[in-house]
Amino acid sequence: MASLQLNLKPFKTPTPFKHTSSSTPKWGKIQCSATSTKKKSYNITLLPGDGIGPEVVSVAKQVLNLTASLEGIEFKYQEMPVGGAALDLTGVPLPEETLSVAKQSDAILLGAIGGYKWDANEKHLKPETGLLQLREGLGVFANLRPATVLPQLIDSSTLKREVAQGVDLMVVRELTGGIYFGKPRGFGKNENGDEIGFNTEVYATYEIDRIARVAFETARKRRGKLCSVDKANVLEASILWRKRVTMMASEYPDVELTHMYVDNAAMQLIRDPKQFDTIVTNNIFGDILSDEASMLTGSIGMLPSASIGDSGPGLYEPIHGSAPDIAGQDKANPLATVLSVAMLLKYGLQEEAAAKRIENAVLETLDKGFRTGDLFSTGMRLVGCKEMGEEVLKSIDSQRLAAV
Ligand SMILES: NC(=O)C1=CN([C@@H]2O[C@H](COP(=O)(O)OP(=O)(O)OC[C@H]3O[C@@H](n4cnc5c(N)ncnc54)[C@H](O)[C@@H]3O)[C@@H](O)[C@H]2O)C=CC1
Ligand SMILES: CC(C)CC(=O)C(=O)O
Ligand SMILES: [Mg+2]
Repeated sequence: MASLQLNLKPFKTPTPFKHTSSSTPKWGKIQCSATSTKKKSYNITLLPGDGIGPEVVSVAKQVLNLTASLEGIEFKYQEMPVGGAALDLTGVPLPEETLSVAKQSDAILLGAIGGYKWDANEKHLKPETGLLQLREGLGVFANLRPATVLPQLIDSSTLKREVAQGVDLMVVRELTGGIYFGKPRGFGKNENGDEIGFNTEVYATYEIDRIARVAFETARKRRGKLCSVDKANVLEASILWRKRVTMMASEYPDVELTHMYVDNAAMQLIRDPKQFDTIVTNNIFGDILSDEASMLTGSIGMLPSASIGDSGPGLYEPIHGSAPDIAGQDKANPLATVLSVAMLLKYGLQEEAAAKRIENAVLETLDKGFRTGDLFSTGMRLVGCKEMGEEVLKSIDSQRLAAV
């Protein structure tokens, strides 16, 4: 069986990080060896959200439970409303209690947010605002989005086999700054009385430095290549971005740093994606480029992500949205969320063996030919979201039997 080349090694504490809280930084957490017989227990906040969110999170929870029973660990869950579900229930997309429970947990798993129902009123609170508030509230400024073309799915890639083969890249997206958060923002009128909508792309040096640090550390643990993507030919925020990333390069002589404009990067991802190892970029470019990168792998339903800060729990979520066009139809691919659980275990809880079990089970399920509609091709076995989940569970179970 081919191995899943995610290269998701947990971070070690990079010394220059500023720790703003007394809690242990995620990448500095040292797992005690199991000298006591007491079961390790973790509090997980589940935020299913909207659309296909509850469907994929339900599968992921079953995967967590079975993995826990095999690894001798325990998960305690608290399920909280967020997004449209929270808007309907409480009038706000991120209730205070949801954020407070999330902050106190060991890790957070999010499904997806948003949907047609809440799109109508352009000036009203949106479910997506809740997601931005959640990321900001948790301080998770670094969003890691690995895109790996699995041999099992090579023919599902949008690319020709020879271009897709061996693609294994990591997008390090800045997550709590830039145009999604910049002020001023809003609606108004211009001098001619025309209605305007406006947003601001703004980055401070500390925001660039901390994401650049994560990116250099990530690249160092991978193949040692970092491409910083910006639009420094027209945007001041990008000029500062490029300057600060370049300054940091002297601390990482083992990492080869290059720069690329985002329009070219979008094109190069399709032309020759194997040139990329680690990509670091701002919030909006990372959002867009990672959706593009997902199609190299076959489907957006395959891409997990980890959002981490310098303290507190991480937020783990598939990169896709709530997919209202297929919600409630048992058609969603749950594997991006299942692989997000693997990232949660590996990055958030340092439970490497548990994460490996899940990654192996995903590969085995694909090896057996099971495909949700987004990945289906002739000769494969078409399954829905629930059945895909059941097959992953069977594969996790069969690993146990093989080990006995
Ligand atoms: N992290 C989040 O919660 C995100 C939320 N959104 C929100 O989601 C809603 C829908 O946005 P879209 O632009 O349509 O993006 P989307 O990612 O929800 O869907 C885009 C396309 O991909 C398909 N797709 C997505 N995930 C899939 C999966 N797991 N399995 C199979 N097919 C899948 C959908 O059916 C759709 O055709 C919007 O309200 C948007 O704001 C969008 C992106 C991320
Ligand atoms: C609300 C959006 C910023 C969500 C999104 O598209 C993403 O994070 O990928
Ligand atoms: Mg997106």
